[in-house]
Amino acid sequence: MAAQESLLARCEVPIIDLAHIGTDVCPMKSVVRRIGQQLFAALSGKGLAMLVNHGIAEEKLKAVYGDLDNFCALPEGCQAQYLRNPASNHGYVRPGMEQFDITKKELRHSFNITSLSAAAFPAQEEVPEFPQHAVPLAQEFTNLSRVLLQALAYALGLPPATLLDSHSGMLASDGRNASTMRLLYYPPVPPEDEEESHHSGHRSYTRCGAHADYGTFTLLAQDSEGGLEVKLRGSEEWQAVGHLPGAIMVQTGEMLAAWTTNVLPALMHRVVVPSGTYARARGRHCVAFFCHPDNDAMIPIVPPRPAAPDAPACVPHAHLTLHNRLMNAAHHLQKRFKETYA
Ligand SMILES: O=C(O)CCC(=O)C(=O)O
Ligand SMILES: [Fe+2]
Repeated sequence: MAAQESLLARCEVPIIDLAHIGTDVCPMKSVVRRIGQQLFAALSGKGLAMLVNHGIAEEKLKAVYGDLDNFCALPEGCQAQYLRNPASNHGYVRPGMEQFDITKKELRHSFNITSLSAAAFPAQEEVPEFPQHAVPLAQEFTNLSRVLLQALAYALGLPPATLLDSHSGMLASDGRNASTMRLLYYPPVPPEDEEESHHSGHRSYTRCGAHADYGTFTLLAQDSEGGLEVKLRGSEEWQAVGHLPGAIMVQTGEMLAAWTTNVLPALMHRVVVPSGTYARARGRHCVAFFCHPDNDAMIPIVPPRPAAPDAPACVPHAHLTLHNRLMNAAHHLQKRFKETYA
């Protein structure tokens, strides 16, 4: 792929600088406001942004990429002890266990982390230091999400703590919030796929089929291998995102789209196998942090258009879990899991 073929190369991805904010739980108000405005503009216009100076060190990502490699190298019988538990969504997802595109084989290993208790991780002798690397990283992603939730609340005209309060259980390991840190490894693509595509024009493998994420937003840290494509708002065209070293991407999820009546639409995305024999022979790693509301959250629905100057910024809290199946966070998620997990 020529460099100018990606959205980043064409300067079409908003870049938001989080310097001066770190991942503090109580960041500076003026910085939060500025970030809120930038985030709103990016997510309403494109559905994504790149966060830079976010404070999450590259070495910490590399450490968990290595842990997942070590896990994937374990014998199948050993991996089987840690398979995903459908009730908690925690655990290892083998290639083929979760499919977004049923017409292709999705070559993807995931390790979903929804509990930070040491017992939820592979034993020390199987993958040394897995929880020592993953737990602090998950806490950093949680803190970064909290900053963004405060910024978004500001941009949506909600009282500052509204979204923080409705996401209070992120990775609290008590089952009341579905937020998940997912480690992903896409192995090299078998050479026969290339041959098949020469003969029939059809590829039987992909890395991740098209979908939008289910929660509030997703934070995505990727290595430099590429392959992530998105459909920008109002366009049916798949476009490569490209790579910005060190940046973490933020993208809108379906819950946020529902609460904002699509003012912040969910971003459709997929991961394709790269063209070129060398690129296809390499694996790809990334970490996705899915920020979800608490299962029993009361989320205000933000109206589609800016309200009149004297009108309240949002309608009063709606109790989504009891009265609105469409926007019930827990039901919505279970429905999606049923559609994608074998
Ligand atoms: O690997 C990626 O870049 C995206 C993964 C993804 O979209 C997902 O797991 O929901
Ligand atoms: Fe996704």
